[in-house]
Amino acid sequence: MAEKRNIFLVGPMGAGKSTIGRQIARQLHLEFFDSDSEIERRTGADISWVFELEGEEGFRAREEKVIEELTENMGIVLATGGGSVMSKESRNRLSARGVVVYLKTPIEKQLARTQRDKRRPLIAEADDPRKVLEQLAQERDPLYEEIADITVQTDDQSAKFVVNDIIDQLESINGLG
Ligand SMILES: Nc1ncnc2c1ncn2[C@@H]1O[C@H](COP(=O)(O)OP(=O)(O)O)[C@@H](O)[C@H]1O
Ligand SMILES: O=C(O)C1=C[C@@H](OP(=O)(O)O)[C@@H](O)[C@H](O)C1
Ligand SMILES: [Mg+2]
Repeated sequence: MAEKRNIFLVGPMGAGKSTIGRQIARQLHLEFFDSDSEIERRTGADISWVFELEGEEGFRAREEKVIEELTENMGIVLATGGGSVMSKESRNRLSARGVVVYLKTPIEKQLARTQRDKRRPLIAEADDPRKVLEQLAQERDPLYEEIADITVQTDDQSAKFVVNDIIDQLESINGLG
C-alpha cells in the first residue's frame, strides 16, 4: 500500500481551506483537522477571544504549536489558518511533512466569502477590510508560493469542483491516490 502522506491546505482567509479540506478528507477517508478549530478546542475560546486576550502574538504562538503537533501525524488533512505561513518553522514543517496545497483566491472573492465572524478578527474589526487583505496578500503570497506543491485557483469554481481538481492532482503525485 502506498505511504499515507498528509495533505496541508494553505492560502488566505476565505480561500476555502476549511471547507475544502473537510471535503477532501471525507472523500479520501482521512482524518480532518483545522488549526483554528484545534486552538478553539484547546483554549475553550473562539479565535477572536484569543486575539483579544493574548494579542496576535499569543495566537501565533498557539498556531505554531498546533501545527508542530499536527504535522507529526500521518495521513491527515489539515486546513491551516491564513497566517500560519508567517512562521518559518511552520513552513518547514508543512513542506517536510506532507503535500502542500495552495488555494489561490482573488481579494474580491475573499471579501465576498468572509462575513463578519468570530474567526477573522483581522478583517472583522478593520475599517477597510480590502486594504487589510491586500497588505496581507503582499506579505504572504510569496510564502504560500514558496511551500506549495499544488496550486489551485478557486475563483468561480464551486467547492466541489475544487475538491475534485485537488484530488486529481494528488493522484498524480507519487504515494497518493
Ligand atoms: N470554491 C468556493 N466557492 C464558493 N464558496 C466557497 C468556496 N470555498 C469556500 N466557500 C465558502 O467561503 C466561505 C469561507 O470558506 P472557508 O472554508 O472558511 O475559508 P478559509 O478556511 O480558507 O478561510 C465559506 O462560507 C465557504 O462555504
Ligand atoms: O489570515 C489570518 O491571519 C487568519 C486567518 C484565519 O483563518 P482562515 O484563513 O481559515 O480564515 C484565522 O486563523 C485568524 O483569524 C487569522
Ligand atoms: Mg479556515
